[in-house]
Amino acid sequence: MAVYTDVTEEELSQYLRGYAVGDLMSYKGIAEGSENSNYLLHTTAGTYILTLYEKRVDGAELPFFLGLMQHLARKGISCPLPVERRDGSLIGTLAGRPAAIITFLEGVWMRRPTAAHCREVGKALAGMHLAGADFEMRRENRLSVPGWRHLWEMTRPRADEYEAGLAAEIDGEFAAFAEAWPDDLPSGVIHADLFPDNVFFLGDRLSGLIDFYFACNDLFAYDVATCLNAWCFEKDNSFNLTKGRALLSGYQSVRPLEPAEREALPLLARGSALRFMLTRLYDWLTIPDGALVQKRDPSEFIRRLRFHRHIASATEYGLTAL
Ligand SMILES: Nc1ncnc2c1ncn2[C@@H]1O[C@H](COP(=O)(O)OP(=O)(O)OP(=O)(O)O)[C@@H](O)[C@H]1O
Ligand SMILES: N[C@@H](CCO)C(=O)O
Repeated sequence: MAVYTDVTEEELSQYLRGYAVGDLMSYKGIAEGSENSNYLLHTTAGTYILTLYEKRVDGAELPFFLGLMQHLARKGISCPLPVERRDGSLIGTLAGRPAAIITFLEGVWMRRPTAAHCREVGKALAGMHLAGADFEMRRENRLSVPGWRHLWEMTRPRADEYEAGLAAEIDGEFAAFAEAWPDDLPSGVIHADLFPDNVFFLGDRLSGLIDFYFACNDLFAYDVATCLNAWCFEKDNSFNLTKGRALLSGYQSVRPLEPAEREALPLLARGSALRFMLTRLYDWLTIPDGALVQKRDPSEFIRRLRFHRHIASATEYGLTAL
């Protein structure tokens, strides 16, 4: 459930006067998502998404996220276009929260993605990497190695409550990353959270990417690694080589990976698995049962981490020579 802040019709109608989006016809809260409050709006001008940013999003970072969506949409990437207010700004205040309106994208996310969907995601990810090249703002990835360490300091004392031996195992991961994590691979703006629930399809055709609230500047190949983790494992946590091959060949049909990126992929995939394991574990240990925030299962990513530890070459993910 993701409507943390209630908005009255009167407040909303008043707020919409700041935009050229016509008059309010109806609105309703959207249950999906976990970070912010989202509403579907119907106005006399069309359909929109209204987002009220909750406390897990730093208001100072909104110009980066909304500016990026505007930049990408203008470059032809299928993603929501933030609607400008009458004064030209993208961010307002509603019910005491920073708020924005973005265009509505048609489509549904795939609960059971196929290899064809994976190929489309690979292509779209590479397209986004290229389109972000001339975006002028920067945002550091706060969920890279130092951010993981910080999360780990907070979760380590209770990690063995989740699974016996986990604290020692993850200590070992950090020891491995300290030496080996690359910082000299091609980089730019990455999505950093391109999971199936953030990609819409109409049939097999990708209709849009959403949720840019983890976007940042980091290694392109790290974003590819995150997509392998998010799209190419089955419910039983086995890796699907056909999906991996499809995702990687889709990506490379738009932006070929350099030799050093290919070589780093197993380590990057292991790091990405650790990142999602840590945020999930943190939520698991800190969010009380029955709270509105949805808790996701950390164990899926502990298993992915173990899988990647034994990968010697990216060919095992289905990467082929061009
Ligand atoms: N532009 C859009 N067009 C259509 N639907 C959208 C759009 N943006 C968001 N939604 C809907 O709102 C839901 C939540 O959006 P989003 O994923 O951005 O929220 P969130 O709170 O940041 O969640 P999380 O980060 O946990 O995924 C989506 O699953 C989708 O149903
Ligand atoms: N995609 C993340 C949630 C944050 O958007 C996860 O699956 O853990």
